[in-house]
Amino acid sequence: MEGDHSASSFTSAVSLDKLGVSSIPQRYVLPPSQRPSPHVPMISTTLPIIDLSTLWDQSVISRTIDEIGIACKEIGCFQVINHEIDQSVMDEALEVATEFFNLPNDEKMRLFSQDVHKPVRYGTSLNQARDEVYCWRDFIKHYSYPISDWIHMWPSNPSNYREKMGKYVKAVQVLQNQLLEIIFESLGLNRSYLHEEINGGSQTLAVNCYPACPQPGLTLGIHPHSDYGSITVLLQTRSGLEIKDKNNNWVPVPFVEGALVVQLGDQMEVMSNGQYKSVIHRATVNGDDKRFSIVSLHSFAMDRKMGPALELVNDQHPKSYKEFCFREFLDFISGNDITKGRFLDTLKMKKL
Ligand SMILES: O=C(O)CCC(=O)C(=O)O
Ligand SMILES: [Fe+2]
Repeated sequence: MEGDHSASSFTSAVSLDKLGVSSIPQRYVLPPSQRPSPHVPMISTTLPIIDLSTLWDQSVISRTIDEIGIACKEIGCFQVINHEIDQSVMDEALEVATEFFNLPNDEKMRLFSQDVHKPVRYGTSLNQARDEVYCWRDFIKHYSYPISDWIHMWPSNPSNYREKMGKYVKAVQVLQNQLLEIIFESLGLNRSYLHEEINGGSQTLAVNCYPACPQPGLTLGIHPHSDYGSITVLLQTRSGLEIKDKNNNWVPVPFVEGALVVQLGDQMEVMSNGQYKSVIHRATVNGDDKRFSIVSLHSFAMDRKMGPALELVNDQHPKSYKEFCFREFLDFISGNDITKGRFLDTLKMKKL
């Protein structure tokens, strides 16, 4: 049944790809206005590639921090290279991700859930507006920090999933701390700003598999959204990610071997009192091969209310967002009310 999302009737995008369907089921077909652009868009925005090894060189460090600040202000997204996560750690995480999605359906379905509060869940996704349009994507999502609290719940098949994915998760945790320090510094805040909220924060890993799609022009792998947290670190195997720039154009994020994509989330926009923007993004799919992404979503403490940094609120920059905590976000997205729009929009304070 088309609109039935119960486990027994669930057909994942990966299963449809394995079946070799030549057209996609109606529930994946988007209205024309929401489909990906049929032609390569004019690139009006260039996404910076930041070499993090420059942070060790005192003579260039301030230039790098400025570059990151500009990217956060203008786009809310940049790529990083020389980030000190070994290529082998990234490759092995992608290998176990691939093996997981290759498992028989029944095996994966043991982790199936549509409950966003579940710490580990496998599934497909409906669009952000919670209507009946699916995305051409399968995913496994799991809480990942503190790792010792959650790792025993992660997939046990393939047998080295926990070990390999665990290595990546720990490495990306270190990188996220480093990136947050630089981002705070670029805002003129202390490097150790929000230290406690970061230590008491959360990390969720979304491991996404976008199978080859027979009609990539009609659907998307993930619908437009911004991430809710502080920052997101994304590892991809080929291009497909697109971000919305200031002029409302969709800009493809090029695949750069060894690079990681950093995206700002809603918590960062709120914390910076709107100086930095959370980036709206989506994933397109393609006709020739699978694409994987491993997306590490970081957020400040779950139950602590977060608002704009006092240091960034003044007469010229009045407070423009309400405080919120991560739990409110979860409640928001598990509700079905599509009239509320994006979570961040509900936090914006109207100018008097
Ligand atoms: O796979 C991608 O490129 C985007 C995934 C994403 O936005 C997410 O998981 O939040
Ligand atoms: Fe995202």
